[in-house]
Amino acid sequence: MQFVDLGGVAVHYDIDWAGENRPVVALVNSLGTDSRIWHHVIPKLAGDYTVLTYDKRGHGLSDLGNPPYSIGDLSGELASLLDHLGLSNVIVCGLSVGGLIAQGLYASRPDLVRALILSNTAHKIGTPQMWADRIGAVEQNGIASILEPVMQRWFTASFREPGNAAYKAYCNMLVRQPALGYSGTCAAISNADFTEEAARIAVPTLCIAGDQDGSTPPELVRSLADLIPGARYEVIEGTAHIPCIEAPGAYAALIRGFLEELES
Ligand SMILES: O=C(O)CCC(=O)CC(=O)O
Repeated sequence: MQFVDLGGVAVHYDIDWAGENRPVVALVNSLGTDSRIWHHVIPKLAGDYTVLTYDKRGHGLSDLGNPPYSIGDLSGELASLLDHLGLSNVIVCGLSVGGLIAQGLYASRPDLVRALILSNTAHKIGTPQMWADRIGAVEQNGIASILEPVMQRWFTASFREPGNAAYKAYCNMLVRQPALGYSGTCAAISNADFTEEAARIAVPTLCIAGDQDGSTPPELVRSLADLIPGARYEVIEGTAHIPCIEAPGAYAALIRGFLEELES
């Protein structure tokens, strides 16, 4: 567990070094989650790949910073973290808003990005009205008030069984995020549109969807892949919005296959 001050914002990160000259994979989180969602993916990559995880501002152990945020704030934070660690040519794997952050990083600092994995994300997610309603609900009644509908989008019905302790724990993860960090990130998503930039992506890109994803459904992820020259599109069956939790083996296997192609 490590910490760095990035422009006055304390950021928590972890890095598992694989050795010199090994590719570096940065895993970038979704809204309302912290870096623990990658817990079962990391050991499946570690050793062969250096793996970086972190809590974006307003989530996990990191500072709140100054919400509301923009995607520029969040991609700038990732750029500062990579600069701090002396990393470039990174394979950036972003989940949902993490995918918007990855697209923002590529648009602003392409020197840092060797390839993109855009998971359960899009060039544009939701509508301004949808995000305004969600921000209003969180401001008035807290994150717990939106727990049920969020969980229905995040996880398949079988994972949401009441006897599944992991499900209960991820409910805890969501409601324990700072409300201002959550709503501040909703504002960043609301204002993000990478439709034009997507056509200019010139690094190898893998787009991943979950067949039961209620937040960024497969057809939306497919439309992102269609915008990006040469992008590969894969669906993980039996998963929803957060396949790194529900199917870490299949998720890591897709990442590995993509990285092996990059290296060949
Ligand atoms: O997960 C994200 O980063 C944003 C997409 C979203 O709205 C997730 C959810 O349904 O709560």
